[in-house]
Amino acid sequence: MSKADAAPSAPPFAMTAGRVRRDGREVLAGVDLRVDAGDVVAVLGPNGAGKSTLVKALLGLIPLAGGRTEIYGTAPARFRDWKRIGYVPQRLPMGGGVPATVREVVASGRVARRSRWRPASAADRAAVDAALAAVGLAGRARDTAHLLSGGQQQRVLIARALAGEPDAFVLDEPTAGVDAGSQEALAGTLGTLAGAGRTVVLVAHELGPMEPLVTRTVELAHGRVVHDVRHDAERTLRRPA
Ligand SMILES: Nc1ncnc2c1ncn2[C@@H]1O[C@H](COP(=O)(O)OP(=O)(O)OP(=O)(O)O)[C@@H](O)[C@H]1O
Repeated sequence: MSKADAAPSAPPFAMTAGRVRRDGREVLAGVDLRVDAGDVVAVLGPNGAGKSTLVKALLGLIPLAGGRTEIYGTAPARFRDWKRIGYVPQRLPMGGGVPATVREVVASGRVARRSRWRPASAADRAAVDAALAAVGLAGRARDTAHLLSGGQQQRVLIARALAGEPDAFVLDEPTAGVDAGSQEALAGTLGTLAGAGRTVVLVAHELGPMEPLVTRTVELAHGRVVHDVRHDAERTLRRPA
């Protein structure tokens, strides 16, 4: 058991009456959402429902106009333990600048764990190797990341989050426009994480092969939670949250 596990257990994410405004419009209109350790939550809903806004607000990447949100019991602005969080954004923000290799991008996921003055340790290298293998990209480590297909770039981003060995993963539409092979690879990776008791928050339009792994679905419409349903392990029983 890690030191973090032994600490009084604040949930990974807890938002109370969260509101976000964009261009004068309320795109999150009072969301209450508590994500418990070990939850595998799918955030569903139509285009523009506020799914990406919700996960960015949970991470403190977008400020709240009202309400509050906490990461492991701490407001995002004061939260320091970022190594506990792995975030997989919708797209790889690359293009300009010096082209990075797949390995370099994945290794960047170790930064929050690295001692500032030390070069990469054997543990860092092993974590990067394991993350590359988990997403099936061990053979592409030296390739230029931004020249890969969309699905493979998505795998690079997932490997970057895995390399940091976080407790909680937040993935924003990891399957959008991704080939079937990469979707299966992602489902396999999520299955391993869920089996290890990690927390996963996943924005999706369609769950596809990830469906059996999801323990809870939260559906948004017009910036509000309209359904919040927990599923048991065998998915034979459904009950309102
Ligand atoms: N940077 C921004 N500036 C202004 N409005 C924005 C911005 N980003 C999102 N919005 C608006 O906020 C609303 C919610 O967007 P959000 O991206 O959270 O929805 P979503 O459910 O993730 O949609 P999608 O499934 O299309 O990704 C939309 O109406 C969108 O137009």
